[in-house]
Amino acid sequence: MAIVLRGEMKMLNGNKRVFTLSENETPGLAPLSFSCRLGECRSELMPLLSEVSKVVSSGGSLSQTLKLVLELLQKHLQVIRAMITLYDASCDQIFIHESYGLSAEEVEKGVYAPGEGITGRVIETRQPIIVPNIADDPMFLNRTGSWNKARDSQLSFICVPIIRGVKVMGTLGIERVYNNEQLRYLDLEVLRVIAAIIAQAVELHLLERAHQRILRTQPALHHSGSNLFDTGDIIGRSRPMMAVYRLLEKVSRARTTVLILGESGVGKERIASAIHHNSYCANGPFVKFNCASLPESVIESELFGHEKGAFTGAISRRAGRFEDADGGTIFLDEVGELSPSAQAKLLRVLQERSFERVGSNETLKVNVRILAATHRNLSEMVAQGAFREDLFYRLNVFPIDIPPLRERGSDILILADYFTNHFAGEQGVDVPTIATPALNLLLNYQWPGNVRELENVMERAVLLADEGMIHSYHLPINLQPMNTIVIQNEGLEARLARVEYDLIVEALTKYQGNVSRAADFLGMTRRALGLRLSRYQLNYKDYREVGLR
Ligand SMILES: Nc1ncnc2c1ncn2[C@@H]1O[C@H](COP(=O)(O)OP(=O)(O)OP(=O)(O)O)[C@@H](O)[C@H]1O
Repeated sequence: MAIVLRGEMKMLNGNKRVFTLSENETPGLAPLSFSCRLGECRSELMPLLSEVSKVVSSGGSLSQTLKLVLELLQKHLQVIRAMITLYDASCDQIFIHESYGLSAEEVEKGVYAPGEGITGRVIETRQPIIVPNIADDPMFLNRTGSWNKARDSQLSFICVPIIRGVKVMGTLGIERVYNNEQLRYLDLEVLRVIAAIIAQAVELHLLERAHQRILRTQPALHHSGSNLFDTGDIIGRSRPMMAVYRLLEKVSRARTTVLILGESGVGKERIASAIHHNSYCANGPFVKFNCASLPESVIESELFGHEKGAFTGAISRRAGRFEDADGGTIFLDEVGELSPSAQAKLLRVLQERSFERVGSNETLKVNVRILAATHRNLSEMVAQGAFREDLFYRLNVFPIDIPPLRERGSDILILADYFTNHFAGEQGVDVPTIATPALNLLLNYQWPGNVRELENVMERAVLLADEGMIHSYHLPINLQPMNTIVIQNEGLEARLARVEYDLIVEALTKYQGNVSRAADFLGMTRRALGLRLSRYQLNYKDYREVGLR
């Protein structure tokens, strides 16, 4: 049965307006159509929402923008206190970024971990929370110390997440006294709309801040943060890579065989080289051998050497890679490609550290550490009979999975900067800056070719960069969102159109869908830009609501 609630809404002119609402119109905490059903009240909220979106789209620093938004909340919703927190993934903490009604010391104290207190819970669950009376709520921590029992005993707290896609970036929260429950729900929805409006500005700010931080900390990136393992030239400090470094630290100084797993281009060879350089045999040789690079007939003689006359063309005795690696490390890349007979010989080396050269009965012993890598699923190959089970167990003593680039988050930016620096140095040009929309494309791409693909993309982008800037149109077409691929033919016209398209997308993104400002920026009339938008099937609204893609 629908329960009809009655409520009141304080109007801007100070009057109260009564409305009714059935309870089944406030399902859970996510009724985005709520205000639309509150016919009359909606019109009273429009000035607030339009002022907020004006403030957000007029540019300015994030702090200025958010401060104005909070002042608007005070003016229209009569909040006692309001705050916008941002989640900092690098230290897994939530900080108050801007506030209304809090002193500087109170703001300083407002630091939460995800899951902690109401704000932390909103970040963790990505769901809004209404606390009707904070005085009674055990979740309320009063971390800022701003709440005063005598003065604030009637205060409610409403906190909503600031979300972009699947990413939760912070929260927007208000404290005020409510005379009825419906107003609280209405304010919750207003806050959700405002959080959606400010989300894009917050995302841009976080992206730029992350990028600045990366640039500042670049020299420190070469270390894992541990004294025991020097990551050398492995770039990246994302959480999954830090977990890899911890494993490497454990295994590097042992003699254990390590099996390095991961998709093509994730950096398995770099990892192998870092293991060697951190091992006790770092002064010995590091011999790389790609098991997929040679025909099966010569693999055995390459690995184990051969005697003179062992086969046609064996004009002299030759040491194999295992002998070359004596006293050091041998890295067997693509080990899943070895033939059955090479697998049998390798098994023996692993068991006894001994083998014979092709065409010889003399048994040779070597002191070699074995590292192997593959992008194949070896246990599946064992199940299909394509790889020896006993060899698999010998190799799989200490497997390390290298995560694909798409799971390494901020490493994409770190590596992009690293390669930009590297190739600018190689090409003898000034290091170009990567424009924010281009950074966004890099972050949103899936990177099937992993770090190798990113390396190639950045080499090309450094070559193409204009006036010290890498723009999104300097990145390959496959990095652009699907709907941008409108050009079939790559003639001059098509290429010019692609550049034009990218410039328009960039301007719309920069000015959050404001066509007049984007047109100004591009030096064209609003009408001319409107025609281009229809030609490329672009909708400026997408850049208002969604912003960067
Ligand atoms: N963390 C990293 N920092 C800097 N460069 C990297 C990193 N990881 C990979 N690279 C670069 O990316 C390219 C591919 O790396 P690498 O050859 O080590 O990958 P892989 O996993 O062994 O690939 P495959 O399976 O195809 O052999 C190389 O040019 C390497 O220098």
